[in-house]
Amino acid sequence: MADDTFGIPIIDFGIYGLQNDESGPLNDGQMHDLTSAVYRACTEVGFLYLKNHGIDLQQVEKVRSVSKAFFLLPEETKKRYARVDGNNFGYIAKEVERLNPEREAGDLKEAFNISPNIAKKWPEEEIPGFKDEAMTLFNQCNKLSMRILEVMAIGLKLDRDAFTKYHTPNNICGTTMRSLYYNPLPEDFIPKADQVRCGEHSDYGSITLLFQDDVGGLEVVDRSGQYMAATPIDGTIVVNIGDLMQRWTSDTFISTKHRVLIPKEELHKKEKMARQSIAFFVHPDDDAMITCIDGSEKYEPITAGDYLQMRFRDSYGDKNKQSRETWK
Ligand SMILES: O=C(O)CCC(=O)C(=O)O
Ligand SMILES: [Fe+2]
Repeated sequence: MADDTFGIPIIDFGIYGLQNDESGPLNDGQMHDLTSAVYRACTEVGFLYLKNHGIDLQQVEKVRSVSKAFFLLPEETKKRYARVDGNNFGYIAKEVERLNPEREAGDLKEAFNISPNIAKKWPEEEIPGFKDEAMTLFNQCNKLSMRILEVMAIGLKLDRDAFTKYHTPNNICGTTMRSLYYNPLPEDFIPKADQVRCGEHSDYGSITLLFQDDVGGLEVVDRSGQYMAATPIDGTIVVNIGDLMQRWTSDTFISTKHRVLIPKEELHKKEKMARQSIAFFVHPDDDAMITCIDGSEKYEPITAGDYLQMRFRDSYGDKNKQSRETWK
């Protein structure tokens, strides 16, 4: 079922992919190979590649394309859509965030966060269709995420809806789709001393789906603490465990640090490439009480909303509080 590539398994989601909309959920026996492969990846690596997931890859391309059109707008136009503290929707300029606050230099990336159930201003005037294209993909990602959460629950020998019942449709939650743009570096560009595209971090929520393009750079830490390349694999989605899921499962599933470097070969190329990714951060409902699912009481119960706020406050308590803006 799962080929091991670069330590991160490739898992075939075919039997439960969105292309199987009509067939309905399979029984646990039919799902056995899939659930055990996902369980192994979540307990040993915290990352996996998913193939045959059924997300419309043309839709992913459409979202990349409208996003790129937005990122190519003048800076002063983009800033009209800037994300402000306390509202995670909107544009984040280059070098504003430092996902690893230990690094001095800001991340060389721009982003647009889409969190549909909070107040928002879409750039429809400049980029007609932005909202529809983004929301079409958002809804597909949400649906696939629920299936992945079911497979994870079955792998843990829990009720199939053990996680999904805390991710109810249209409820207030931190779920966010984030379009990322790492601009092509100017010729002879020399990054600041410790500058990267996206600093070392783990994600905050339940799970993340990540659509990479074919420009590499994503690295994931392995058990020995070495970063290894999570090379883009055509047609796959990278799925990883977030910190809240690690806590929820009493550290049975692991959330793993990752980063995006500027690939060395990129710096030597005359024609430098932009990297574009789309991340879909899944969070439980804000009012969902997250209690260790094995009954171990390893961590105190906390609502998903409070957990997110706590992570937000923590990030404001560090030495780089002014530049640390992420709230996933
Ligand atoms: O751009 C990427 O491929 C990774 C981005 C990421 O890890 C994040 O935004 O949390
Ligand atoms: Fe991440």
